[in-house]
Amino acid sequence: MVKRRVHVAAAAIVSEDTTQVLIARRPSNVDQGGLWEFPGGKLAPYETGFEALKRELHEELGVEIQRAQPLIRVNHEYPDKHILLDVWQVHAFAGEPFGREGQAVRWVDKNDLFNYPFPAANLPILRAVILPTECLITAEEEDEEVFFTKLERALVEDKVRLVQLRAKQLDRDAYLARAERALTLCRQHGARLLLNGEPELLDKVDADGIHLTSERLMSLERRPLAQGKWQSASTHNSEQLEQAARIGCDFVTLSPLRTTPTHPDAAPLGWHDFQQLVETAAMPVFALGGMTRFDANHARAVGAQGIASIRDFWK
Ligand SMILES: Nc1nc2c([nH]c(=O)n2[C@H]2C[C@H](O)[C@@H](COP(=O)(O)OP(=O)(O)OP(=O)(O)O)O2)c(=O)[nH]1
Ligand SMILES: [Mg+2]
Repeated sequence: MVKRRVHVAAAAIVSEDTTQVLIARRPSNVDQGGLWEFPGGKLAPYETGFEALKRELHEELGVEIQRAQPLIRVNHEYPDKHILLDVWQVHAFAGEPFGREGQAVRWVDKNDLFNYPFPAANLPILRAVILPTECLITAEEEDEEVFFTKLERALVEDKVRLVQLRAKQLDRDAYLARAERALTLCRQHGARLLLNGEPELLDKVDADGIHLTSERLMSLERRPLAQGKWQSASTHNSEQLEQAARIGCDFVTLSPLRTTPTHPDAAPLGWHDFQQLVETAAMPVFALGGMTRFDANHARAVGAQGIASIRDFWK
Protein backbone atom coordinates (compact mmCIF):
# COMPACT_ATOMS: atom_id res chain seq x y z
CA MET A 1 0.00 0.00 0.00
CA VAL A 2 1.36 3.41 -0.92
CA LYS A 3 0.65 5.66 2.01
CA ARG A 4 -0.91 9.04 1.55
CA ARG A 5 1.40 11.94 2.36
CA VAL A 6 -0.28 14.65 4.37
CA HIS A 7 1.31 18.02 5.01
CA VAL A 8 -0.17 19.89 7.97
CA ALA A 9 0.57 23.34 9.39
CA ALA A 10 -0.11 23.77 13.10
CA ALA A 11 0.41 26.47 15.71
CA ALA A 12 1.71 26.56 19.24
CA ILE A 13 0.19 29.87 20.29
CA VAL A 14 1.95 31.11 23.43
CA SER A 15 0.65 33.60 25.97
CA GLU A 16 2.35 36.97 26.36
CA ASP A 17 4.20 35.83 29.50
CA THR A 18 5.21 32.66 27.53
CA THR A 19 4.03 30.32 30.31
CA GLN A 20 0.88 29.07 28.58
CA VAL A 21 -0.02 27.55 25.24
CA LEU A 22 -3.35 27.23 23.46
CA ILE A 23 -4.60 23.74 22.61
CA ALA A 24 -7.86 22.51 21.08
CA ARG A 25 -9.73 19.22 21.20
CA ARG A 26 -10.40 17.40 17.96
CA PRO A 27 -14.09 16.57 17.47
CA SER A 28 -14.84 12.92 18.23
CA ASN A 29 -15.96 12.12 14.66
CA VAL A 30 -12.68 13.03 12.84
CA ASP A 31 -9.26 11.38 12.49
CA GLN A 32 -7.52 11.31 15.93
CA GLY A 33 -10.88 12.44 17.38
CA GLY A 34 -11.16 13.33 21.06
CA LEU A 35 -7.43 13.97 21.36
CA TRP A 36 -5.96 17.42 21.98
CA GLU A 37 -4.03 19.15 19.21
CA PHE A 38 -2.28 22.29 18.14
CA PRO A 39 -4.79 24.13 15.95
CA GLY A 40 -4.13 23.92 12.23
CA GLY A 41 -4.81 21.77 9.22
CA LYS A 42 -3.80 20.50 5.82
CA LEU A 43 -2.12 22.69 3.25
CA ALA A 44 -4.35 23.51 0.29
CA PRO A 45 -2.77 23.10 -3.17
CA TYR A 46 -0.07 25.73 -3.84
CA GLU A 47 -0.15 27.04 -0.26
CA THR A 48 3.02 27.43 1.77
CA GLY A 49 3.02 26.19 5.36
CA PHE A 50 2.74 29.71 6.70
CA GLU A 51 -0.12 30.61 4.36
CA ALA A 52 -1.99 27.52 5.47
CA LEU A 53 -1.31 28.38 9.09
CA LYS A 54 -2.80 31.86 8.70
CA ARG A 55 -5.89 30.52 6.93
CA GLU A 56 -6.45 27.66 9.41
CA LEU A 57 -6.13 29.86 12.51
CA HIS A 58 -8.63 32.24 11.01
CA GLU A 59 -11.05 29.40 10.17
CA GLU A 60 -10.65 27.42 13.38
CA LEU A 61 -10.05 30.12 16.02
CA GLY A 62 -10.97 33.46 14.46
CA VAL A 63 -7.53 35.00 15.07
CA GLU A 64 -5.06 36.75 12.76
CA ILE A 65 -1.38 35.92 13.20
CA GLN A 66 0.91 38.90 13.69
CA ARG A 67 4.22 37.30 14.62
CA ALA A 68 5.30 33.68 14.24
CA GLN A 69 8.49 31.66 13.99
CA PRO A 70 9.17 28.05 12.91
CA LEU A 71 9.20 25.75 15.95
CA ILE A 72 9.72 22.20 14.68
CA ARG A 73 8.91 19.96 11.71
CA VAL A 74 7.87 16.42 12.55
CA ASN A 75 7.67 13.47 10.17
CA HIS A 76 5.50 10.66 11.51
CA GLU A 77 4.23 7.37 10.12
CA TYR A 78 0.63 6.61 11.00
CA PRO A 79 -0.68 3.18 9.90
CA ASP A 80 -2.61 4.76 7.03
CA LYS A 81 -0.53 7.83 6.16
CA HIS A 82 2.76 9.67 6.35
CA ILE A 83 2.30 13.02 8.00
CA LEU A 84 4.53 16.08 8.03
CA LEU A 85 3.59 18.48 10.81
CA ASP A 86 5.00 21.93 10.17
CA VAL A 87 4.67 23.61 13.55
CA TRP A 88 5.02 27.33 14.18
CA GLN A 89 5.28 29.21 17.42
CA VAL A 90 2.88 32.15 17.33
CA HIS A 91 4.04 35.01 19.55
CA ALA A 92 1.44 37.65 18.69
CA PHE A 93 -2.04 37.61 17.19
CA ALA A 94 -5.15 39.77 16.91
CA GLY A 95 -8.56 38.64 18.11
CA GLU A 96 -9.85 36.47 20.94
CA PRO A 97 -9.44 32.77 20.10
CA PHE A 98 -12.56 30.61 20.34
CA GLY A 99 -13.62 27.29 18.84
CA ARG A 100 -15.30 28.43 15.64
CA GLU A 101 -16.04 24.81 14.69
CA GLY A 102 -17.50 24.01 18.11
CA GLN A 103 -14.28 22.44 19.40
CA ALA A 104 -13.06 22.92 22.97
CA VAL A 105 -10.18 25.40 23.21
CA ARG A 106 -8.03 25.86 26.31
CA TRP A 107 -4.98 27.79 27.56
CA VAL A 108 -2.79 25.39 29.51
CA ASP A 109 0.40 25.73 31.47
CA LYS A 110 3.31 24.47 29.37
CA ASN A 111 4.38 22.23 32.24
CA ASP A 112 0.94 20.56 32.28
CA LEU A 113 1.01 19.65 28.58
CA PHE A 114 2.03 16.05 29.22
CA ASN A 115 -1.23 15.52 31.12
CA TYR A 116 -3.28 15.93 27.94
CA PRO A 117 -3.71 13.10 25.43
CA PHE A 118 -2.29 14.14 22.02
CA PRO A 119 -1.87 12.16 18.78
CA ALA A 120 1.28 10.01 18.64
CA ALA A 121 3.01 12.41 16.24
CA ASN A 122 2.90 15.20 18.82
CA LEU A 123 5.50 14.04 21.35
CA PRO A 124 8.42 15.97 19.76
CA ILE A 125 6.18 19.04 19.52
CA LEU A 126 5.39 18.96 23.23
CA ARG A 127 9.11 18.80 23.98
CA ALA A 128 9.80 21.70 21.63
CA VAL A 129 7.08 23.84 23.22
CA ILE A 130 8.43 23.24 26.72
CA LEU A 131 12.14 23.68 25.98
CA PRO A 132 13.69 27.16 25.74
CA THR A 133 15.66 28.34 22.70
CA GLU A 134 18.97 28.58 24.55
CA CYS A 135 20.97 26.02 26.45
CA LEU A 136 24.00 26.87 28.57
CA ILE A 137 26.75 24.27 28.77
CA THR A 138 28.97 25.13 31.72
CA ALA A 139 32.71 25.66 31.16
CA GLU A 140 35.52 23.84 32.90
CA GLU A 141 36.08 26.04 35.94
CA GLU A 142 38.25 24.98 38.83
CA ASP A 143 37.28 27.63 41.34
CA GLU A 144 33.88 26.94 42.91
CA GLU A 145 33.11 30.59 43.66
CA VAL A 146 34.01 31.74 40.17
CA PHE A 147 31.88 28.92 38.77
CA PHE A 148 28.81 29.91 40.76
CA THR A 149 29.24 33.63 40.14
CA LYS A 150 29.27 32.96 36.40
CA LEU A 151 26.35 30.54 36.53
CA GLU A 152 24.26 32.98 38.53
CA ARG A 153 25.07 35.80 36.10
CA ALA A 154 23.85 33.67 33.18
CA LEU A 155 20.64 32.79 35.03
CA VAL A 156 19.91 36.36 36.11
CA GLU A 157 21.18 38.48 33.23
CA ASP A 158 20.85 36.17 30.22
CA LYS A 159 17.76 34.48 31.70
CA VAL A 160 19.10 31.05 30.74
CA ARG A 161 16.51 28.38 31.62
CA LEU A 162 18.31 25.20 30.54
CA VAL A 163 21.72 24.29 31.91
CA GLN A 164 23.94 21.29 31.24
CA LEU A 165 26.57 20.78 33.93
CA ARG A 166 29.67 19.65 32.05
CA ALA A 167 32.76 19.27 34.25
CA LYS A 168 35.05 16.58 32.92
CA GLN A 169 37.96 17.58 35.14
CA LEU A 170 36.11 16.99 38.43
CA ASP A 171 36.11 13.62 40.14
CA ARG A 172 32.75 12.07 40.96
CA ASP A 173 32.41 13.44 44.49
CA ALA A 174 33.38 16.94 43.48
CA TYR A 175 31.00 16.72 40.52
CA LEU A 176 28.10 15.66 42.72
CA ALA A 177 28.78 18.43 45.22
CA ARG A 178 28.81 21.01 42.44
CA ALA A 179 25.67 19.47 40.94
CA GLU A 180 23.77 19.73 44.24
CA ARG A 181 24.61 23.40 44.60
CA ALA A 182 23.92 24.11 40.91
CA LEU A 183 20.53 22.46 41.24
CA THR A 184 19.55 24.72 44.14
CA LEU A 185 20.59 27.78 42.16
CA CYS A 186 18.80 26.65 39.00
CA ARG A 187 15.62 25.95 40.96
CA GLN A 188 15.71 29.48 42.41
CA HIS A 189 15.65 30.85 38.88
CA GLY A 190 13.14 28.44 37.35
CA ALA A 191 15.83 26.78 35.23
CA ARG A 192 16.23 23.10 34.40
CA LEU A 193 19.51 21.35 35.14
CA LEU A 194 20.85 18.35 33.24
CA LEU A 195 23.84 16.40 34.53
CA ASN A 196 26.49 15.33 32.03
CA GLY A 197 27.45 11.74 32.79
CA GLU A 198 26.02 8.36 33.58
CA PRO A 199 22.27 8.05 34.32
CA GLU A 200 22.99 6.81 37.88
CA LEU A 201 24.04 10.34 38.83
CA LEU A 202 20.33 11.10 39.20
CA ASP A 203 20.14 8.68 42.13
CA LYS A 204 22.45 11.05 44.01
CA VAL A 205 21.25 14.44 42.78
CA ASP A 206 17.61 14.82 41.77
CA ALA A 207 18.29 17.03 38.73
CA ASP A 208 15.95 17.31 35.74
CA GLY A 209 17.78 14.84 33.54
CA ILE A 210 20.96 13.52 31.98
CA HIS A 211 23.00 14.54 28.97
CA LEU A 212 24.72 11.55 27.32
CA THR A 213 28.00 11.79 25.43
CA SER A 214 27.78 10.46 21.87
CA GLU A 215 29.89 7.51 22.95
CA ARG A 216 27.53 6.56 25.75
CA LEU A 217 24.57 7.20 23.45
CA MET A 218 25.87 4.65 20.93
CA SER A 219 26.48 2.02 23.61
CA LEU A 220 22.88 1.99 24.91
CA GLU A 221 20.18 -0.41 23.80
CA ARG A 222 17.27 1.33 25.37
CA ARG A 223 16.34 4.50 27.18
CA PRO A 224 18.06 4.41 30.57
CA LEU A 225 15.91 7.12 32.17
CA ALA A 226 12.36 7.04 33.42
CA GLN A 227 9.86 9.20 31.53
CA GLY A 228 9.55 12.45 33.41
CA LYS A 229 13.31 12.99 33.43
CA TRP A 230 14.86 14.73 30.43
CA GLN A 231 17.33 12.75 28.39
CA SER A 232 19.53 14.55 25.89
CA ALA A 233 22.61 13.50 23.96
CA SER A 234 25.51 14.85 21.91
CA THR A 235 25.28 13.99 18.22
CA HIS A 236 27.47 14.74 15.19
CA ASN A 237 25.95 12.75 12.32
CA SER A 238 22.84 10.96 11.07
CA GLU A 239 23.76 7.63 12.68
CA GLN A 240 23.85 9.23 16.11
CA LEU A 241 20.61 11.12 15.46
CA GLU A 242 18.89 7.85 14.56
CA GLN A 243 20.23 6.18 17.69
CA ALA A 244 18.99 9.12 19.78
CA ALA A 245 15.52 8.60 18.33
CA ARG A 246 15.70 4.84 18.86
CA ILE A 247 16.43 5.12 22.57
CA GLY A 248 13.93 7.93 23.08
CA CYS A 249 16.07 10.99 23.68
CA ASP A 250 13.96 14.06 24.40
CA PHE A 251 16.34 16.37 22.55
CA VAL A 252 19.92 16.51 21.27
CA THR A 253 22.77 18.85 20.49
CA LEU A 254 24.20 18.61 16.96
CA SER A 255 27.76 19.83 16.49
CA PRO A 256 30.09 21.34 15.50
CA LEU A 257 28.30 23.92 13.45
CA ARG A 258 31.41 26.09 13.30
CA THR A 259 35.03 25.42 14.22
CA THR A 260 35.68 26.15 17.90
CA PRO A 261 38.78 26.57 20.07
CA THR A 262 37.68 23.59 22.23
CA HIS A 263 37.44 21.22 19.19
CA PRO A 264 39.81 22.69 16.58
CA ASP A 265 40.17 19.48 14.58
CA ALA A 266 36.49 18.58 14.17
CA ALA A 267 35.18 19.39 10.67
CA PRO A 268 32.36 21.94 10.97
CA LEU A 269 28.92 21.02 9.57
CA GLY A 270 27.98 24.49 8.38
CA TRP A 271 24.32 25.58 8.13
CA HIS A 272 23.56 23.59 4.98
CA ASP A 273 24.49 20.15 6.30
CA PHE A 274 23.10 21.06 9.69
CA GLN A 275 19.71 21.87 8.17
CA GLN A 276 19.62 18.59 6.23
CA LEU A 277 20.37 16.58 9.36
CA VAL A 278 17.80 18.46 11.43
CA GLU A 279 15.15 17.74 8.81
CA THR A 280 15.54 14.00 9.51
CA ALA A 281 15.70 14.32 13.30
CA ALA A 282 12.77 13.12 15.36
CA MET A 283 13.31 15.48 18.29
CA PRO A 284 14.30 19.10 19.06
CA VAL A 285 17.90 19.85 18.04
CA PHE A 286 20.16 22.54 19.51
CA ALA A 287 22.90 23.91 17.23
CA LEU A 288 26.27 23.74 18.98
CA GLY A 289 29.76 24.89 18.05
CA GLY A 290 30.69 28.56 17.90
CA MET A 291 27.08 29.63 18.48
CA THR A 292 26.02 32.88 20.11
CA ARG A 293 22.58 34.21 21.01
CA PHE A 294 22.65 36.15 17.74
CA ASP A 295 22.54 32.82 15.89
CA ALA A 296 19.36 31.64 17.63
CA ASN A 297 16.94 33.10 15.08
CA HIS A 298 18.86 31.64 12.17
CA ALA A 299 19.05 28.28 13.91
CA ARG A 300 15.27 28.37 14.35
CA ALA A 301 14.77 29.29 10.71
CA VAL A 302 16.61 26.13 9.60
CA GLY A 303 14.57 23.92 11.92
CA ALA A 304 16.55 23.88 15.15
CA GLN A 305 15.16 24.41 18.64
CA GLY A 306 17.82 27.06 19.18
CA ILE A 307 21.45 27.22 20.22
CA ALA A 308 23.63 25.65 22.88
CA SER A 309 26.80 27.43 23.92
CA ILE A 310 29.50 27.56 26.53
CA ARG A 311 31.35 30.73 25.74
CA ASP A 312 28.44 33.01 24.93
CA PHE A 313 26.91 32.60 28.40
CA TRP A 314 30.09 32.20 30.44
CA LYS A 315 31.33 35.67 31.37
N1 LIG B 1 -4.00 20.27 13.34
C1 LIG B 1 -3.31 19.27 13.87
N2 LIG B 1 -3.33 18.05 13.25
C2 LIG B 1 -2.63 17.06 13.83
C3 LIG B 1 -1.88 17.25 15.04
N3 LIG B 1 -1.28 16.08 15.36
C4 LIG B 1 -1.62 15.18 14.40
O1 LIG B 1 -1.28 14.01 14.35
N4 LIG B 1 -2.46 15.76 13.48
C5 LIG B 1 -3.03 15.07 12.32
C6 LIG B 1 -4.49 14.77 12.46
C7 LIG B 1 -4.99 14.85 11.02
O2 LIG B 1 -4.78 13.60 10.40
C8 LIG B 1 -4.07 15.86 10.37
C9 LIG B 1 -4.62 17.29 10.39
O3 LIG B 1 -5.84 17.32 9.79
P1 LIG B 1 -7.00 18.33 10.15
O4 LIG B 1 -8.21 17.50 10.39
O5 LIG B 1 -6.63 19.30 11.22
O6 LIG B 1 -7.07 19.07 8.78
P2 LIG B 1 -7.99 20.30 8.42
O7 LIG B 1 -8.07 21.24 9.56
O8 LIG B 1 -7.47 20.77 7.11
O9 LIG B 1 -9.41 19.63 8.34
P3 LIG B 1 -10.33 19.18 7.12
O10 LIG B 1 -10.62 20.42 6.33
O11 LIG B 1 -9.56 18.15 6.37
O12 LIG B 1 -11.53 18.62 7.83
O13 LIG B 1 -2.89 15.88 11.17
C10 LIG B 1 -1.88 18.54 15.66
O14 LIG B 1 -1.27 18.79 16.70
N5 LIG B 1 -2.60 19.50 15.04
MG1 LIG C 1 -7.69 21.21 11.67
